[in-house]
Amino acid sequence: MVVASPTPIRDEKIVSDIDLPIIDLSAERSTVTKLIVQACEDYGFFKVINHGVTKDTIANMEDQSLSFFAKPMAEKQRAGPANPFGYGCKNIGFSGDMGEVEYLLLNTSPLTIAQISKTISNDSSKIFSCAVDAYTEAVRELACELLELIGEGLRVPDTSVFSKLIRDVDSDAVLRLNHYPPIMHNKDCEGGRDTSPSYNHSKVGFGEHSDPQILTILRSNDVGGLQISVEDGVWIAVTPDPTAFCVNVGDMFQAMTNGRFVSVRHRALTNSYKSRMSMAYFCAPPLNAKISAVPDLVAPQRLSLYKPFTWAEYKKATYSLRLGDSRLELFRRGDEEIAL
Ligand SMILES: C=C1C[C@]23C[C@@]1(O)CC[C@H]2[C@@]12CC[C@H](O)[C@@](C)(C(=O)O1)[C@H]2[C@@H]3C(=O)O
Ligand SMILES: O=C(O)CCC(=O)C(=O)O
Ligand SMILES: [Fe+2]
Repeated sequence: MVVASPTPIRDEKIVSDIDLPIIDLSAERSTVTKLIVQACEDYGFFKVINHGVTKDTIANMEDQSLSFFAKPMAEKQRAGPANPFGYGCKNIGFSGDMGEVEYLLLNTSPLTIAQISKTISNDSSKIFSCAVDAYTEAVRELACELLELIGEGLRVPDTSVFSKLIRDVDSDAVLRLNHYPPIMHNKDCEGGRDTSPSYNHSKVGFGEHSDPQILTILRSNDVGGLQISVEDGVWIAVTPDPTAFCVNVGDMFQAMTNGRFVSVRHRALTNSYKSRMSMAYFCAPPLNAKISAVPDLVAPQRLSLYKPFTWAEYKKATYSLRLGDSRLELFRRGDEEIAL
């Protein structure tokens, strides 16, 4: 196994706060469709308010997540190791990536949830599985709504071309619960002993990456840490808002929109004093789904930017690479190939 060599990141360019586009789903539909498409093109990230996921559904999921991470390590490890599903602490994926994070990665089929819930809690496994089922169902509905709005905004003939992939019973959606414990950056360690990745008073919880799936629906508590990369070496902090969902374009969406939408690289840093908790729902197609650009988004006399592939092929490539590697590049066509 390759072990990640921690790179100090103290010399990066300014990190400032950004107000991501805020999409109000209660606004007039044609306005919403335009604003979402614009946000996916300009930032690859946006926030959603008036999203229809009830406070109770979110609070129940968050309570269950909090109680799980508050358990003694030996109990949490009963749900591990993450292979890729299950409980993981500091190790991310199979290629030696590390971060100051503990997490629970869940395949969202109710049967799998029921099974893993038993390893999470003997006495209240049903409460845990009900909270996860209710949350994933509500967030999937929100994702479908967003994907349909995007289909309309892009004016593609079949506006359900994206949403039908995640409505499919065999959709490969994943739920990730992340907990970043508070970590004080110890100045005394600057002589070289403390080599773990850090930025000012923070450490890297979840290193730089793009999300492989179609769309990610992320919700966090009120502790910041999420940063997005607008250009190489420039990071912008996203202000946390527990009442909103932060949505981002994944690699699949970049491929299906022929590069019109961007799957932006992002990372999460720890806070020195407070725990960050985030819950990410990754909307993915079924394993055998063929991913290719929607024909209307490819210019006449050109081939699509990426070669067609199945989600299973892409996932396999993802797991064979490091967290920060650019996976979509493996499927990119050469410039000479694109012009017919
Ligand atoms: C190092 C890795 C962890 C990851 C799979 C990978 O090989 C590269 C992508 C990583 C990522 C990032 C977004 C999601 O959190 C995730 C579940 C995913 O689908 O791709 C993780 C993977 C993981 O933690 O298993
Ligand atoms: O915790 C966060 O805010 C980001 C997590 C993330 O990017 C991921 O789980 O893929
Ligand atoms: Fe991510």
